[in-house]
Formats: sequence, C-alpha cells, structure tokens
Amino acid sequence: MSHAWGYGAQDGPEMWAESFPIANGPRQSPIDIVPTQAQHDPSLKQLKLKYDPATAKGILNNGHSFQVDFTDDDNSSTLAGGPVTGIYRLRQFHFHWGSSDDKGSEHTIAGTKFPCELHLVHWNTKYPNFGEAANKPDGLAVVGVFLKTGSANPRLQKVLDALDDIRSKGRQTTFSNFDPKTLLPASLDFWTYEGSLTTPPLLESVTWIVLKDPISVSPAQMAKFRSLLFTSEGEAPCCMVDNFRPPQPLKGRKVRASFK
Ligand SMILES: NS(=O)(=O)c1ccc(NC(=S)OCCc2ccsc2)cc1
Ligand SMILES: [Zn+2]
Repeated sequence: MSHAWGYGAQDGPEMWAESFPIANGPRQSPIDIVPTQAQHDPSLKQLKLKYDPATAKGILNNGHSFQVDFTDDDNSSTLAGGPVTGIYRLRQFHFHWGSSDDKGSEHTIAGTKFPCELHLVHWNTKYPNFGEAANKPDGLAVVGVFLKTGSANPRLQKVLDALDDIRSKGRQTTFSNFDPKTLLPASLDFWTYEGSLTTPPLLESVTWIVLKDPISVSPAQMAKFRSLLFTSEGEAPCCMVDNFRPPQPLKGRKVRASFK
C-alpha cells in the first residue's frame, strides 16, 4: 500500500492518521512552545555542536522539502550535551516554510508563527545507523532554528544558490564544504521536549532542541525557497510552499528551558 502523503487538502496533515495512526500518539511534534509555562532546568548541559564542513555531501529535493545530506560514517559532525546523553551524528538538515511570511514554521512560540524553520537531524550513535535509531525513543535529536524576516542572511546564500539545480522532486546535486554551524544564532539557549518526526512516518523518537533566538532571512531569500516544486519534471508544476505540520497536543508533556 502506498503511503503517499503531502501537504495538500487530500493528502495533508489532517489525513496522515489514516496511513500513520501514530499521528494521534502521545508525543507528536511540532508543538506550541509557551515560554511562561516552560520550566528552567539548571541541570541541562550546554549544547555541544561540532560540525566538519567536509562531511557535507549533497542537496536533494525530496518532494516534501529539500535537504542537505552529510556523510555520517564517523563522529566528524556531532551533537552532544544539552538534554541528550551520548553522541548523536548529523545526518541532514532541511527547512519548512510558508506561502507567505505570516506562516511556515512548525513550532510556534505562544502562537507566533515564523516564515521558516530549519531542522538539523542527528541520530544516536548507541544505535548502528539512522534507520535503526529512527524508531527508538532516544534515537534522534533535532535542533530547530526559527527564521525571521529581516535583512538578508549571507550565510543562507550558498544553500539558496543551489536550489536552481534541484527545482523539481527527485533532483539532487553535490553540495560540499559547508558548515551548518554558520546557520545558527549567536546564542544556543534552547527549549527541549520529547517528540516525534513532524512528517510521516511521524516516529516518536525525537528529542527536540528548539533554539530561542531566530536567524534572519530576507523576503527575497524567502522567495527563493518558494521557487522549488513539490512535483517532478513533466508533472503539472506545484510550488513547494506550506510544507509545515501545525502544532500538536502537548498531552501532559513538560517543556524545559536551558535559560532563565
Ligand atoms: N521534520 S523532522 O525534522 O521531524 C524530520 C526529520 C527526518 C525525517 N525523516 C527522515 S530523515 O527519513 C529518512 C528515511 C527514514 C528511515 C527510517 S525512518 C525514515 C522526517 C522528519
Ligand atoms: Zn523538519
């Protein structure tokens, strides 16, 4: 049975539970983060991110977003500290965005939506590989970064310039010598909670680490994201926009803050 899913009226987030019943599970993502209800946890360690630009491999339009993939056969690019135990390896990063600047992020802050959200996806090296880690409760750690409209962000430009080569679903090209740390804000203050993948298979295996501070993106740069297509070459073109899942019920989960 095909588990074809998307973000349209017929195959979007409201329909996903039909093929992926975990969509109504106890630890689904994203969520609305309410800062006044998050508890400062002084036992949370500082986030330790170590990325080697040489591990950047390629950039792919996967029909839902685009992702920059990294070689993850050693501990060259890793996440440690913060809320996690052990070492997690960087697998890929990707984004979610809207058709207009008033929406696009998956997590929201007290109901506020951002035009775009970056996800850096890591897997726990206590498991042999991503696929094995992806279905374990402590298998994945995703760092979320909000993008806020303002001045152009020069650090995004290399990624955005590559989009011309991957306009349609299935297109990919090489993407090398890139340090994703350049995409992060100055402060690594974060909120953290136990959640899931925000797209099918919606596995409840993600420790979410959502940074408090956004990075900037200009309206012209947002237009570049929106120039991508959900569709393959030869199909009627459908703009890749609004590829975000709305916030899901908290179901009693606690959100912790690394800062006061
Ligand atoms: N938006 S998200 O960061 O929660 C996110 C991250 C990764 C994925 N899925 C990936 S990388 O799937 C790779 C294929 C796979 C293998 C085992 S389970 C999925 C989906 C959503
Ligand atoms: Zn994502």
